[in-house]
Amino acid sequence: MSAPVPGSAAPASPATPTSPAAPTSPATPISPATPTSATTPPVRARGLTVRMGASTILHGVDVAVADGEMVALLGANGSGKSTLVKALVGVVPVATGRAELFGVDVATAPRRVPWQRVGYVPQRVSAASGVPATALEVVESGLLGGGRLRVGRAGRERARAALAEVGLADRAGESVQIFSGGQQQRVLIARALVRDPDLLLLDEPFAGIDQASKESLAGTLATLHGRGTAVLVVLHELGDLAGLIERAVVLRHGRVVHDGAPPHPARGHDDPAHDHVHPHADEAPRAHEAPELRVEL
Ligand SMILES: Nc1ncnc2c1ncn2[C@@H]1O[C@H](COP(=O)(O)OP(=O)(O)OP(=O)(O)O)[C@@H](O)[C@H]1O
Repeated sequence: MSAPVPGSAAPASPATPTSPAAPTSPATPISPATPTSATTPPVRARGLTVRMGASTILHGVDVAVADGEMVALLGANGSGKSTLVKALVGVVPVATGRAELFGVDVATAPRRVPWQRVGYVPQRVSAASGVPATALEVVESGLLGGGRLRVGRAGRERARAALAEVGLADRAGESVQIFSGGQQQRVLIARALVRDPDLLLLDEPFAGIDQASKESLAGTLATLHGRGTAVLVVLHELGDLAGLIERAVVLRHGRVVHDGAPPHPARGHDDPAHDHVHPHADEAPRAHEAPELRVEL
């Protein structure tokens, strides 16, 4: 598997087909999303099956995210959320079915995928990772790849503007080593935003971050949503995004068990302190409960 990983934490390799869009005004790094054909949604998985060794992790998953939609991907620990996102960006192999971004099969035609339109923030990675770099340098790395080894002045201004989008304009020159987990997450999101993406894939962006960073991120996502960016965000609970999420896809044991209006969480699962790592009974719904109340997040 040699598919490039868009907007990932590690600087994009030279093989990454990143061709950043022409610089916009430094003050407005995120332009309105480029329209996509009505028949080619930014994200579409069709009959997607992923296997790891002897285990089948995803079982024929069908899911799509349309232009400008903000969709939550929910499910208990181990239900396959991260695996689905990784399959969509080509970092885990597809056994059967298709994972498409902007209508291009990621597995069979990774170099035809318009990666410059995609921002990806993986789960729980550090922006520092032991590498000494400033926040600005980490964000600038989101513009590298596709033979581009330096960002130039316009790229630097875009990176500064992306940091401003996540409320870290005044921290651009500081080492990310000293940032809190939430601030590092914001730097990585700025790294995805600097590509001016039409699609953002976020894997648990709120995990382990402070409330101020959560509110900042929610504000950033609201702005992007207002500009027409499609967003697929892995969450454990809707939390600060509850007012923004239009549709939720819920996975259980690698299968889609709900695709529609955001469900109400099972009792206790919307508590930020809830430990999601516990067995989930698969008993039939009780008669007095609406189906959506049975969904474990
Ligand atoms: N590289 C791997 N090799 C083997 N099994 C894996 C691998 N990666 C993930 N899995 C398994 O696949 C299942 C789904 O994992 P995944 O990380 O996609 O779940 P998730 O819903 O994102 O969970 P969480 O909310 O804890 O992040 C789990 O049982 C996990 O142990």
